[in-house]
Amino acid sequence: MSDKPESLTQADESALMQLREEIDRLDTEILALISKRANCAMKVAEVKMKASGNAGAVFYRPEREAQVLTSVMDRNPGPLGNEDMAKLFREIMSACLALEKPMEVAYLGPEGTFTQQAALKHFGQWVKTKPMPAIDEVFREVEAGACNYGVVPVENSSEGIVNHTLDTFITSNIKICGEVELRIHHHLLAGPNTKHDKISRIYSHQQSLAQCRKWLDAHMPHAERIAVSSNAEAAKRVQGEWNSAAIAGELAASLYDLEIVESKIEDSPDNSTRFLIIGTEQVGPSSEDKTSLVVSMRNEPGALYHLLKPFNEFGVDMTRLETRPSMTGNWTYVFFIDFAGHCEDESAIKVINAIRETAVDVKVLGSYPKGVL
Ligand SMILES: C=C(O[C@@H]1C=C(C(=O)O)C=C[C@H]1O)C(=O)O
Repeated sequence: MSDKPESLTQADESALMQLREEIDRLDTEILALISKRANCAMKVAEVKMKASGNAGAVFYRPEREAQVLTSVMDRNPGPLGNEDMAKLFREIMSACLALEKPMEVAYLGPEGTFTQQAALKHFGQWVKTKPMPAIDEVFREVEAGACNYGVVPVENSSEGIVNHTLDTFITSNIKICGEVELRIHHHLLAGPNTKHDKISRIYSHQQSLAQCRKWLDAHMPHAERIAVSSNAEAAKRVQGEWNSAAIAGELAASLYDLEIVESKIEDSPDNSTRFLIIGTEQVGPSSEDKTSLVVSMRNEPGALYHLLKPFNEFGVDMTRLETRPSMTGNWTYVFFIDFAGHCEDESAIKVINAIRETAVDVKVLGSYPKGVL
């Protein structure tokens, strides 16, 4: 059978050539427009530096980036899908921001974790990402100014809240300046020495083993399940081992050169994890925002009523309420609250002031754009 592409007629050849000439003309225009846009971004950086007296200018503006991406999706004429078009603009903005100031972003490592994937999804490929061994180390890296921003996991759709992240906010002054959600696909990965029918050990993070429990029970009931600190750690470990496999994501497979033996083995079809972007600056309003608070209340009758009443009274939509034991003493609790809107909104100010009247302490963790991508 000929391995040449099917031979085209003279007319087809001519049509193909004309279309490619049109694409070349369009690429020339796109090249010029992206370059003009990049020059514009550099002038924006000059304005930011002048406005801040050249010291501590804030170049990354999540509220503005959310507006750009939302506008792109609203105006997208097709045929590319809205999310695909937004991802293209995500990378253009990432390159423009890097011209203003190269960003370094800390994340829960090691390399290849879903948190790294989330960081690259949110900031684009132009940021430098730095793996940290633990969630509180990500906070410390940002507090110390060693990195501009951080990315930490906060909630998984099947496993619930990541308590370590919430607990770290209680004692930290770091702000939340964004959020990003990642569809979590777990794959069974193996190194070159592993015979797929001889796999006797499977490594992964405890949460990932739990999220694939039914698949493992059905397909590999006799393989030993070994929990390690992260999925990427699992992938790194099986590189050199034989007859073992890891459950991890696509990024880990490519980083550690592992074969995807079985893909998408998670039990829940819409398994996803929400990550928070942390930084030192409060974010301005974007018109599609949410605000996160941590409130400590006296352990007395009616405490929860006084906490919830202002939201109803001032018409603010509370979207999340989590309770955590406080670090200060037994049987006292703190409440993590998310609500729709920005903390500078008039109604939000009224709610926060009303809560302050009965709470022991109220800390605004941050207002930030709702995740767009
Ligand atoms: C250009 C700006 O700087 C950055 C780059 C942006 C972009 O490329 O559109 C948007 C927001 C900022 O993160 C700006 O603040 O407008």
